[in-house]
Amino acid sequence: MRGFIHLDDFNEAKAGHAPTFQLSSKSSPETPATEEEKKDAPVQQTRTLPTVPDVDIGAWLDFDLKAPILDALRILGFTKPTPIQAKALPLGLARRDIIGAAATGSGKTLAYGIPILQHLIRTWKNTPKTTAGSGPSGSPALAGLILTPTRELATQVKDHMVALAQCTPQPTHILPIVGGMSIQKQERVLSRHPHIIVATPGRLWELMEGNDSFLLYLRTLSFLVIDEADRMFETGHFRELTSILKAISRRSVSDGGDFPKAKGAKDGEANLEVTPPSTQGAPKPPRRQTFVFSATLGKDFLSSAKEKKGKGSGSKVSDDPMKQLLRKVEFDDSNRQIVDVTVQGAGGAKASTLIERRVDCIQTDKEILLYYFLLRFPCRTLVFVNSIDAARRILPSLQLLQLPVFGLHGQMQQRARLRSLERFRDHDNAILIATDVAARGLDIPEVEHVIHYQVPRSKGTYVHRSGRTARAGHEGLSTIFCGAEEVKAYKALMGVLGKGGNIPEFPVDRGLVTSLRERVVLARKINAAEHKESKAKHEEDWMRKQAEAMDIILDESMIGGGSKGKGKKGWVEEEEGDEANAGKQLRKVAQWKSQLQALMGSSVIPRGASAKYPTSGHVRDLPARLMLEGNKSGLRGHKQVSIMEAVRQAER
Ligand SMILES: Nc1ncnc2c1ncn2[C@@H]1O[C@H](COP(=O)(O)OP(=O)(O)OP(=O)(O)O)[C@@H](O)[C@H]1O
Repeated sequence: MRGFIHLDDFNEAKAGHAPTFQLSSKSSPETPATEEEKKDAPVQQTRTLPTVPDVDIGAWLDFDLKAPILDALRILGFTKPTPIQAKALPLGLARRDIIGAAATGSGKTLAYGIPILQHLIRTWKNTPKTTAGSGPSGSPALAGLILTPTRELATQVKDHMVALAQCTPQPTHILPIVGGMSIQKQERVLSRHPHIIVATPGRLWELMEGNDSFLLYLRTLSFLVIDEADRMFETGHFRELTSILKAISRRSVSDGGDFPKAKGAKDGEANLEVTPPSTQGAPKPPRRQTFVFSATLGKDFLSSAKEKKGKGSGSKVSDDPMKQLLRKVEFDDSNRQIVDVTVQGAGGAKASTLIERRVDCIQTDKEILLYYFLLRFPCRTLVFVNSIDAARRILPSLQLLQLPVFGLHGQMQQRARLRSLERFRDHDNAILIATDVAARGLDIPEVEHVIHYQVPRSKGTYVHRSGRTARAGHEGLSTIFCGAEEVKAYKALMGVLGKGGNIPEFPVDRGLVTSLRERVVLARKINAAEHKESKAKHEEDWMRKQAEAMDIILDESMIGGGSKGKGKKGWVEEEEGDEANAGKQLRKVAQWKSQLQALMGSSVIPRGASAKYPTSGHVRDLPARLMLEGNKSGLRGHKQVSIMEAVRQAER
């Protein structure tokens, strides 16, 4: 038996109290049928509201926000709205459609999240039930659907919305729908109709296909948000996103057409799986508000969005993803609003607190340079690479160098991706080696340093990667490593960023970098040898499995190094030779490991200085740096200079 808290009860709650609401006997619309469903059902017997601190949030009062939202803002300590929030909220709350652009880390999530929650609270009591059944609180149609490009971002936006909704009198059910999680479980929870869904397009579309009741439910949607809109309309998400937009189109409710085809349906055939469900007798879908947000919507896009106000837009078909966006997103509001708080030109999509630096190097030295930064300036550092291969190569070397390093890329299992992110968040000086799957939207507190290990391929990528630091008014540094063969790409990037061709150089202590070379070279050698070994073993296992599956006997000469049986000598001798080689290799790796161990335990002496006469060196700051010992945290007994301080010192 489920019970629900009602607004009437809530109104008695006062800020500063921590009221516990008891079960109400008012509605119990759905009783979970099976044990499994009971487990998943978002039921709370009592709802204990958090204690609200006495924080002055006077600056929010003009928006006439509902008490639960104001309380959540107090708890979050958000004393005033950010500029994008200050500009977008009056419009969003007045039910306008918005195209919003603001720098990375400037609070766009709440700029669209607050109007959704305000609407939900306001309509909670009187929301008509959908024909498809009622939601978890016996009520509502779907208040909000938020679409994001990555699973991690969807999870984060969900958490952000949960924090905002922590004081609502009834539990607000916010469901992330992302790939890599059990689809059956998601289907089950969806059938209980959450209030807000935060989804990546791929998994959402998978769930929508052939599920009429879910489609009907989606069409009751009051707020549609497309976050990181420019990324969403790029290849990779485009197909699913377009299908979703068509399927939830309000126009197709009235004309019954323009529905995407079912998988395998031919032209002229009925769209069996995605035929619009009958809307006969269903209440007219609510007016829908649409929010399109990103840091990098671009000047051209924003001006064409301004010109072409109206439902949909322009009739000309264009390949430009952003123009497609304007055509495919239905704005109900004929007077949709453009809110642009970026300073256009001069890379205004970046936070004003972001400091940018560059380091020139030769390609083969990048790993040493990276080690130098991580050891010399331990802080939460996010290192972006251009490929999964690069992430896979660098990560084990840095682990061998005993740094607290984690990886994140698209070929990792979802659980491992989330675990990496968690550890990165939890550990003060953690390092995350990530592909651009982490470039958009991720809000990890206190990331001080973003390193572009390779020159990013586009302006958007540079801006969003850099935007993982310097968030919410904090300072942060973005350093781009520019290899000799990347100069052209770097210059092109500077051109589009409007930087007149340059970013200032970071003052690297080259002597120290040279002194770290030996460690890195050893780690790289160990890593390469171990990688080769595990690859060979993996291939061998794979061949054995295939042979087993096909019920054939494997010719052993085909595996285990491949050279067996091919030489002039007999196979026994060859096998012995292979074993001897393998043994030799193992001994070599063991030797490298103990060398590395010894190096890690000794001090690093900048090249050109003498350990015997520490003060005689011509390298400034030598005694301190002689204490730079290899250990887990990098610096021991060393008067540590933060990376931001190092930048400032260089400027003086
Ligand atoms: N009014 C506020 N006062 C203080 N901090 C805020 C406020 N609003 C949001 N924040 C915090 O600012 C950080 C950035 O917010 P958010 O993730 O919404 O930025 P964003 O503009 O969406 O960034 P990105 O473009 O990188 O996705 C978050 O940690 C959020 O909690």
